[in-house]
Amino acid sequence: MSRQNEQQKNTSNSAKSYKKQRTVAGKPAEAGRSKSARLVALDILVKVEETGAYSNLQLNRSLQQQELSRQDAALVTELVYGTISRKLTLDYWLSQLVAKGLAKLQPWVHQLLRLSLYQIIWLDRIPAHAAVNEAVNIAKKKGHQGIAGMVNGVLRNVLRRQNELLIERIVLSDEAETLSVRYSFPRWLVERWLNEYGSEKTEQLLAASNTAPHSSIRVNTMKTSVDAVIELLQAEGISASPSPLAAAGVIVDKAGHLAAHAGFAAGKWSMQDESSMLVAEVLQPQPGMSILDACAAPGGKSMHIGELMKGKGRLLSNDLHEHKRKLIAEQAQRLGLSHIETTSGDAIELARTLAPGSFDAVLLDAPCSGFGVIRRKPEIKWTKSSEDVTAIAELQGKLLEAMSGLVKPGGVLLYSTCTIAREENEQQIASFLAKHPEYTLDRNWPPAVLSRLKQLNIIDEQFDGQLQLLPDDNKSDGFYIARLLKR
Ligand SMILES: C[S@@+](CC[C@H](N)C(=O)[O-])C[C@H]1O[C@@H](n2cnc3c(N)ncnc32)[C@H](O)[C@@H]1O
Repeated sequence: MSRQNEQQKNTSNSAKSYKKQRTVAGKPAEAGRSKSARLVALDILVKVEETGAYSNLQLNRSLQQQELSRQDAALVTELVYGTISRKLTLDYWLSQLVAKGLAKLQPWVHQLLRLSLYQIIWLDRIPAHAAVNEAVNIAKKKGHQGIAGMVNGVLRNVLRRQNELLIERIVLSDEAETLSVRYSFPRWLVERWLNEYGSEKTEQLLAASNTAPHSSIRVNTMKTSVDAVIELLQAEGISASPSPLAAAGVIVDKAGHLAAHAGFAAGKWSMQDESSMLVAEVLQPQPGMSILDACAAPGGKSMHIGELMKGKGRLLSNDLHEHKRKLIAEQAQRLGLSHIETTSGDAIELARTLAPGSFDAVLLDAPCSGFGVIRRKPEIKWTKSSEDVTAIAELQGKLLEAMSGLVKPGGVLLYSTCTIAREENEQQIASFLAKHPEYTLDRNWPPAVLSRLKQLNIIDEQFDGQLQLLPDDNKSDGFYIARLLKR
């Protein structure tokens, strides 16, 4: 049994499943080929840490510039997300191994050590000695002999002490501190989840948030069908299967960049997580309806709503930022949805300019803390604070208030977020309902959606019209949806 397997054999939900799911290419990486992948990953990590750039944006930019093979691109992605995600645990161990302390390291040397340690501990398809040799070569190239010697010394020490570097061995002053360092999450967030979800669920949430997300696409049913897209992708050797959660969803594996595929350009599909696809399904748009999507960019849910409206009726897609409005318009054009009208501005201001009761349905896919998508954007852990949650919840409350008047009697106000913070979800809706007796939570979701959710054991008979998907529910994003009906 490998050292990694020994480390993880007692923790079904921890690094072992993380490592397994992060094995992207399915083949052992060849040391020569992956060398440039490590350098690219290192540059991205340094930029993300120094400039606060979003990892997914920086990653996309670098991958486009570097023209890496599909396998190398997958390895870079894995190294960047894994290293950012695990940095607290990595630093906990490195601080015991770097004699002069981490604060004195040059930023790139610190990132190189994190990256290499991450590979040794969590990527067993890369032989540990290859990870050390690569790190020493990079250190020689980017620095000097002294730095290369130090990197070599630290990582050789890691190899000698591998059996001690087990997350189960991390036991600190209290439960929150232990979980924080084991799963590499800020203490305040662990405390919040312990309060909201209890010990067992918190540990599951922490472990799930450290796993790689699976990829899915949403089929544009105006142009093609789920079966046809699955057939098309399978013919190209891509593993594709229907989503168990969303009607238009297809789960893909080892697919490369499907937004660069001709089928994407032709408007046959869009990139979207399955949880997000539920929103439009639950909204139940019909051709000819009048619908407002108040916070619409980059436009995923607007496009899905537009597809379900079959391009007929009025769909007003608004976002705060003008540059984001253009993203929405581009997607509408690609998908052939000419009925989508785009605007930009604060939705609260927009509401003042629109006639009260003028929409059959309003979607408020609100800005949020994003704790449901940490595995896609791991730096969320490090950039958000408890105060941010309070501030964003306040904004959500104001947005809900502004949207409430725009819905016709008998119409629907659908509120959603990609977070699992109760303050932004159940508590937000409870306080809205307390102020708005004209609204009720609507349990009458489309039967097909309810039956899928029941089959996946996500809801039971207690379902009350609001859904909190957790990141460990279906390996999809953590997401909240409430369907509110106006009397
Ligand atoms: C969760 S994202 C929306 C994602 C989008 N619905 C989709 O499916 O692609 C929230 C969006 O709200 C926008 N936003 C933030 N504050 C806003 C405001 N006051 N008015 C309108 N949009 C706002 C942000 O620019 C961001 O694009």
